[in-house]
Amino acid sequence: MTSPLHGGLGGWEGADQPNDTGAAVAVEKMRRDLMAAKATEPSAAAPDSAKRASKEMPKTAATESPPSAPVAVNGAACADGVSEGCSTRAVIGSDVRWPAPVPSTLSLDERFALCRSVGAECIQEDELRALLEKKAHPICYDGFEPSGRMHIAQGILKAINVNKLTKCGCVFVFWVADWFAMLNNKLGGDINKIRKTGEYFIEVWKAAGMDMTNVRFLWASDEINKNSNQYWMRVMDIARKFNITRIKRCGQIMGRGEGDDQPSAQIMYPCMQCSDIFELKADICQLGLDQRKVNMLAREYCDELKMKHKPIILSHGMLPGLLEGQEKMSKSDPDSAIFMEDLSADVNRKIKKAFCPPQVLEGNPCMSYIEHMVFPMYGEFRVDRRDQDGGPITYTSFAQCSEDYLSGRLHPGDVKPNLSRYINEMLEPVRRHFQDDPHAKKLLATIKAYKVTK
Ligand SMILES: N[C@@H](Cc1ccc(O)cc1)C(=O)O
Repeated sequence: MTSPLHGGLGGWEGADQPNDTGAAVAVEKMRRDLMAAKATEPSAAAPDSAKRASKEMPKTAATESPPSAPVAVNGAACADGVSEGCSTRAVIGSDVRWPAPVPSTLSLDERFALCRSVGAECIQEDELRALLEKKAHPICYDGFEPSGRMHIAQGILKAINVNKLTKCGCVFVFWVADWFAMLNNKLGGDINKIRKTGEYFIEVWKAAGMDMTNVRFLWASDEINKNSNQYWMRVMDIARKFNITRIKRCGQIMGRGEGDDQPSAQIMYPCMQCSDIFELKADICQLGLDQRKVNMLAREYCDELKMKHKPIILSHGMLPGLLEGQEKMSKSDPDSAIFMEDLSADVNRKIKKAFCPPQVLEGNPCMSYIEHMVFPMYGEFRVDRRDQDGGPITYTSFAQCSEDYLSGRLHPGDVKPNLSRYINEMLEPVRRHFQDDPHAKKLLATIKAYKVTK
């Protein structure tokens, strides 16, 4: 168990080690499949909110009548609404809205190693192995507040991780956290703008090269409204079981500091996010390290209730922002992040300006992107450079590449244009989608006009 939240490059201990383990073979095969995979239309039905959002929007989501989706049967037998095994909700993996999940072709060891490689931290590894042994289709989830544009940590890095997990047979739920964005006052708390942005997020993910077979998109407001009794029972129960200090300690999950002056939403939000985990029956919380406090809360809650199976926490590291000292990408500073539909001129300019101290890996965003995006996707980093600068070279492992960087044989001037080339290649399908598809194009124009609030 491990890494500090911002452990620099060394903190990502679950990251791919392409050359040594059985997992390397699986990672490599996954990478090739990923490259070959054409982003197909998702099998999921269009989310109710998305459909509604294109029509006229009701004043508040809470006043909408629950949609009559063919989901779970209500389990009236559960008096407190919170006991383990009491299910009033859809079992996402076998929800009738989607075709059955596709099983993995990998062995248990390969599945474990590939899943594990997603996390900079895993709580706990033995539970992960036992889960994979028991379940062909564990449910993983990550939640996103739709606000602003999507950066490459939410787009590319997420796609890499999702492809690994679905390759292991997992079902991955993208939780479009519209109500959470509203609670967190994003986009001025305007639910209509938030939903539009949610539609744009889904549009980006669909174009980002993800294998959609075991992927599901769910809107928080829709699912909560469908199972509102059980959901709010759980929220209240969580609120009863933890004191204010403990809940406030989760402030980071909203991107807020503990000392910040906060509306009371800072108490509601973590209780709700914790409830989501149970609502979704998530076996694996696959969110960023910045979300670990609430995931830990969910495990503590399981202890309180003496639940046998706790959600496993598989946290990915945070992709740093482009400028010095930025531990993660921020949307309010457009120069700290590369956005999914940035033009190549934007990418080149941002990378050119990026922090990239020679011979230093710690806190170096360029080297971090090479490690966490280029190697997992391409299995190599090809440096095209003039003969007088050392001539072209192709690294086939990050270890090799970082060694040369530390020694000064690989210079920031070599790293930057080549990194830009890779990122541009990764973004090209998304860029094209937003240029060529009229619906996507309009959506992007709409959300670009919104004023992003922090
Ligand atoms: N807190 C997450 C969003 C989120 C909301 C609800 C969840 O269940 C999960 C994640 C963020 O800040 O991005």
